Amino acid sequence: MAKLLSNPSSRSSSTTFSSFHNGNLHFSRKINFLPNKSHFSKWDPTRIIFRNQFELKSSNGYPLNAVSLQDEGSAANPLAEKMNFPESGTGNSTLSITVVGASGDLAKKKIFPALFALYYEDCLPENFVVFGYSRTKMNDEELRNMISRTLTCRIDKRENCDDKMSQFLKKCFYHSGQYNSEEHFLDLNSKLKEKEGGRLSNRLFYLSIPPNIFVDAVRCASTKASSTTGWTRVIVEKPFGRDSESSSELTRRLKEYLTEDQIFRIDHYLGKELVENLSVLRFSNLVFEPLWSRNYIRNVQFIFSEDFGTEGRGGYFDNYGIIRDIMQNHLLQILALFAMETPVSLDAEDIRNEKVKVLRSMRPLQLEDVIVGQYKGHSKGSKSYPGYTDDPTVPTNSITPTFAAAALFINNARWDGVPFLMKAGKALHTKRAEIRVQFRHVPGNLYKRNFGTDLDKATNELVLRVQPDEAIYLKINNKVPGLGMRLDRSDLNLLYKARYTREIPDAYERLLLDAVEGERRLFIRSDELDAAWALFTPLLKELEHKKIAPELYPYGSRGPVGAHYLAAKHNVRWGDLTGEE
Ligand SMILES: NC(=O)C1=CN([C@@H]2O[C@H](COP(=O)(O)OP(=O)(O)OC[C@H]3O[C@@H](n4cnc5c(N)ncnc54)[C@H](OP(=O)(O)O)[C@@H]3O)[C@@H](O)[C@H]2O)C=CC1
Ligand SMILES: O=C1O[C@H](COP(=O)(O)O)[C@@H](O)[C@H](O)[C@H]1O
Repeated sequence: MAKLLSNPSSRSSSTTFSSFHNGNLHFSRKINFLPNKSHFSKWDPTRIIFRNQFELKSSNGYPLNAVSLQDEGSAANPLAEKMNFPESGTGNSTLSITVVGASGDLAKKKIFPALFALYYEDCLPENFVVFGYSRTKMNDEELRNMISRTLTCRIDKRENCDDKMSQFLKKCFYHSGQYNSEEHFLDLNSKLKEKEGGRLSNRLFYLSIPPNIFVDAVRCASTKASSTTGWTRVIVEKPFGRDSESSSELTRRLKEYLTEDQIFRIDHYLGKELVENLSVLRFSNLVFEPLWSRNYIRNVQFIFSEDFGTEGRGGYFDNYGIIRDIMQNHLLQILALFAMETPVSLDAEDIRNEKVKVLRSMRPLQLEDVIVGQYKGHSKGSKSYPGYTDDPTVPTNSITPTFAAAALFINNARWDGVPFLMKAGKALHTKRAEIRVQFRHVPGNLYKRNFGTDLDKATNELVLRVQPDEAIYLKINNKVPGLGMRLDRSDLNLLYKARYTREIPDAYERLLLDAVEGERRLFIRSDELDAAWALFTPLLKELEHKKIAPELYPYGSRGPVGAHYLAAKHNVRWGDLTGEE
């Protein structure tokens, strides 16, 4: 019987957060076993699948297994406890992953490639099947053709790439059906059973469909296609509602069919490498942790920009806008991780408890602390770029923001008075996501006169560049070499591509693997979601009620000037616009 596990012997040498995270998982050796190098994945030794030796247990000591959709949860599942089901593995168990909405953009772009990457890295168990489910009529071969167009092998490996792809594709199957048809899910169930070949089955459903059909799909999957022998989990994509009320309603409806433990609300920004590294940086470096408060930090900035518009997704976007699309989830999640108190441990519940405390300590956003913008058409040379409302799926009079900047505050002892600024926009001059921490001035700075009048420019700034070109750099002041005393600004720079040759896994890989392992740390708990909506709902309602017109900015520009005024009001200068980013 094969089980999932970490490599205990490698844990101490790894400095990644995932090593801590896996370090919290308890392992029970089934037999006396001396790890043999050939069992180790080359990708990440902390996330290896050892066959036949170990049983993975969750960080609270319970086996990560055995929740049927009809059951109350693993602890309440007598069958599960009696049988001591293995984690999805080899031997007598099978992992079945069904991508619901398989014909869609996200499935093609992210989910199937991530599943292949996990397979390529030996992170999936020996017995697994992938099913695509959607209304589009396709057969298995057509699905495989569709998937194969987006598969790539890691550029740092490429060993047996073609073989690996064809082996993976052989494990992929398709079933066409309606999302609200119990009968069609029953047919899926029969196909799943056939592929599972009588082995114990663990089933993961990934809902990659528009939110208005989430509940129908969950109802049908739960009543007709959940595992009767192993666990069943459901990954739910955002958006989780449009406001507090619709989000609570969605949670309530999902919980008619699923327990909270079975729901994996995904926020793919939590799976990004640099976001994972945030906690490592802070909690494992003495030079940072003591500085992490209002005593030393002047402001914190969370910046997201894309250099393309809503092309192709205008229909979805117009109903949500940038605040719901990026701020209320991705940026707020990073903020919560950044600002939380030290968790008791790295267990999912300990971390999520701390995150929710931060969210509850924040004051709901006020209209005067927010500015909104929308991109307009723009011509550059012979090239012209469309405005947001030029998109045929967007109403011509839409006032949906494609840009927003906001100042948020955390009313607790650590962060009292520190502005947390967020800025997110589409169709801007660059694509990037970063966290900027601007430190206070050095009191009684001996070198004050060497800095000129702009003292802000002389303060330290720590930047975590989430993408592109992942990096962590710290701006410091140093002396220019020579006989004089001229000061300079330099970067202590950890540029990932210079430091590591290994390709950085996509966020969806990490999150899919976590869902398979039953690790919930990077997924959103329902109380976190409630707290996040409570912060944004009053503002969103006011914007809509007062029909606040967005400030127009040209496609490809740096966004509305209002963002500068907002920052200036809080004595902040955006770190990405100083000319020395
Ligand atoms: N695309 C992205 O980059 C991101 C997407 N998401 C979220 O992931 C989910 C999937 O996104 P994405 O793949 O872009 O979505 P799509 O619009 O591509 O929809 C996925 C599939 O759902 C089916 N579908 C679409 N509209 C309807 C409808 N009105 N009624 C019934 N079925 C429909 C279609 O399959 P068929 O017709 O074959 O049944 C489609 O292929 C959404 O919740 C989205 O918000 C989140 C982050 C990023
Ligand atoms: O969730 C979303 O994220 C993407 C950006 O994700 P990234 O990983 O490419 O940075 C964004 O384009 C989309 O609008 C939003 O729904």
